[in-house]
Parts: sequence; structure tokens; C-alpha cells
Amino acid sequence: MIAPLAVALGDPAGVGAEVTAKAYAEAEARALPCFFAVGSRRALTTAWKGPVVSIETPSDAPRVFDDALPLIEVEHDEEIRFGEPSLEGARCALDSLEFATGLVKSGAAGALVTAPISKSQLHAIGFDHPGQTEFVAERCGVATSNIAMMLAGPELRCVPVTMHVGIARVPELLTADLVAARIRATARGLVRNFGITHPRIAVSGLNPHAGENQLMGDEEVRIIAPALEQLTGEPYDISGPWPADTLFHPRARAKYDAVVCMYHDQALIPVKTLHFDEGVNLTLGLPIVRTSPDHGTAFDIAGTGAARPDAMAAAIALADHCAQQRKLYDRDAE
Ligand SMILES: NC(=O)C1=CN([C@@H]2O[C@H](COP(=O)(O)OP(=O)(O)OC[C@H]3O[C@@H](n4cnc5c(N)ncnc54)[C@H](O)[C@@H]3O)[C@@H](O)[C@H]2O)C=CC1
Ligand SMILES: NCC(=O)COP(=O)(O)O
Repeated sequence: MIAPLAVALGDPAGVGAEVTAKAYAEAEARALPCFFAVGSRRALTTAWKGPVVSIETPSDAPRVFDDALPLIEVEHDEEIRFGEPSLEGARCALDSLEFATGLVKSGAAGALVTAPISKSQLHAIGFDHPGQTEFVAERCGVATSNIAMMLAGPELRCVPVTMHVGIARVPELLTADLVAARIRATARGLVRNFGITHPRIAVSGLNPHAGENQLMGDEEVRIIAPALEQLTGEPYDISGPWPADTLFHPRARAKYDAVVCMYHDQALIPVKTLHFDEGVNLTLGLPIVRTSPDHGTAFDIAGTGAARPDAMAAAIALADHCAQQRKLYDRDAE
């Protein structure tokens, strides 16, 4: 039995509360597990007119869940203006994330699901992590080089080696050790969270045509190929570096379980193109399960009722699946 899942509601001016509430309203039809929200009551009750019951601890959630969305309230006193993020709202988003992470780390909640935050708003209140991924890793005591940010949909899973950095910095940040660490985190994550016993991982190049014999860049021979050599003998099927432009069509996708890409957009564009409404961001390499819908705060549609809950529902379902899968894996490993 997995403890109820904690869903941090994200930025109160965004669509986090709406998609969480809509996912709750469809929980039975989507066979979602018991979960509770952590965040602003005002945002939740402004976004949604359904029943919400405040709870004190995650263990209260199961007795409430059939009749109302359970909520652990986080202080947030300002008027809700969807689409107009504020510093107060950013503080609430961060407090919600911090509290929900603590509940999962303690074992009181079974997995962490995070609704979107605005990175620039969080930075404005002094948050010095690139995103929630790195924040949760730090709270779990795991170096960011040992995690992997996987974007996953029904037909494609991708992991970027460099994450939230400007494109000009990508070449200087790529090292053989970092590429090897991300591949390893990806492979282990596929085993532990998805039950894929012998993962097949394709690794992309950085440059056009994977450098074309160094005519268009040498990172493939200088950095990526040595990273693959470091992993020789590990029980995974790793291939590459492959030209990124021919790595995502249907026949190519049949040959791997995940692609490790060199930078954010190389990994996220294919996943969001194929799976925008159901894509999930999953952090691999943590002692806890953490997922998030692949989309952002969607300030442009927040408060209009137009936000689709599919990605949030997929994030909750995948968090539950991974938590179950890990239990089996850990039991077999004993
Ligand atoms: N996990 C997280 O916390 C993430 C946060 N962000 C943050 O979100 C903010 C906005 O980022 P954008 O690049 O504009 O991406 P976005 O995903 O918020 O919006 C892109 C487009 O998709 C639409 N959209 C997004 N979610 C939708 C949903 N559930 N249903 C229907 N349409 C939806 C939006 O209306 C917009 O037209 C940024 O501040 C960024 O930092 C972005 C991605 C992930
Ligand atoms: N583009 C993916 C993304 O922004 C993930 O952000 P976070 O979950 O790390 O905050």
C-alpha cells in the first residue's frame, strides 16, 4: 500500500490548482490513487467550485478523498489574480513545495507531484536553484550531477544532460563524466521506476550530423564517445552518439527505451511535440518519487477554465506507478 501522494499546487496565479482539482474530479474515471493538495486554499477554491476539505496530516486524506479534495493549507492571504504572478504567490509556491517535499521524505506521503512554478518569480524571492528538480535533489541530499530530468510520454522518454542553462553555455558544461552520470541515472531509473530490466539507451550528438567526422564540431569524439566508453561493462545497451535529427521518428523510437540528449530543447521539443497534453517530468536518481506535468504555469489561460488536466493526471498516475514499481524492485533486491 502506497501512502497518499502529495501534490504541491505551484504558483497560485497559474493553472496548478485548476489542473489538480480537475484531475481530482476525474480521479475515479482515470483510476487515480488517493492524493492530497498542498498549497493555497484561495487559489484552489477560486479555480474550482467543488468540495475541498482541509486536513492536518496525509493520513487524513483517505477518509476524505471519496467526497472532497483533501488540502494541507499553506498560508497565502492575498487576493487571487490568475495570470498575474506576485512575490507573495511565489513564496506560497515555495512553501508548498518545501512542505510537500518534507512529507514525502518523511514517508508520510508516498510520492511528490509538483504543479508548475514560475522560475523567474521564484528567483525574484531569492530562490537560487534553476528549478524544482534541482531544489528537490538538494533537499534529498543528492548532487544534481547524479539525477536525471526525464520527460516521459507514452511513446518517448528523453533526458537532457544540461538542463536549465543558456544555450551558449552548453558546450562548456558538457563533460564525459557528466554525460556518463546522466546515462547511468537514466538507466538505473528505467530499471527501478519502469521495471525495464535491460534498458536500451540512445545517446544523441551535440552538433549537426553528430559532428560529421569533426567537420561540424568535436564534442562527439572528445566528450560523448569517451562517456560511453566509461560505461562499458555496465548492464545496459547504450549506443551513440547519434545525429539528433534522425533519432525521434517512429522507426528510430522502436530501438530504445530512452534518449539522452545534450541540452534542454533537444530533449523537450520531441516529447512536447508528441505528448504535450500527457507528458510527465520525472526526476530520476532521488530516494523519493517526484513527478510534474510537462507544461508550465500557463499564465495566459489561468483562470479561464481552459487548462487541460491530462498532464497532471498523467503525473499523478506515473508517480503512483513508479512508487509501486520501486517497492517491487526493492523487495526483490533484498
Ligand atoms: N515544472 C515546472 O514548474 C515548469 C514551469 N515552467 C514555467 O512556466 C512558465 C511559463 O512557461 P511557458 O514556456 O509559457 O510554458 P507553458 O507550458 O506554461 O505554456 C505554453 C503554452 O501551452 C499552454 N498550456 C500549458 N499548460 C496547459 C494546459 N494544462 N492546458 C492547456 N494549455 C496549456 C499555455 O496556455 C501556453 O499557450 C515559465 O515561468 C516557466 O518557468 C515551465 C515548464 C515547467
Ligand atoms: N522545462 C522543464 C522544466 O522547466 C522543469 O522545471 P522544474 O520541474 O525543474 O521546476
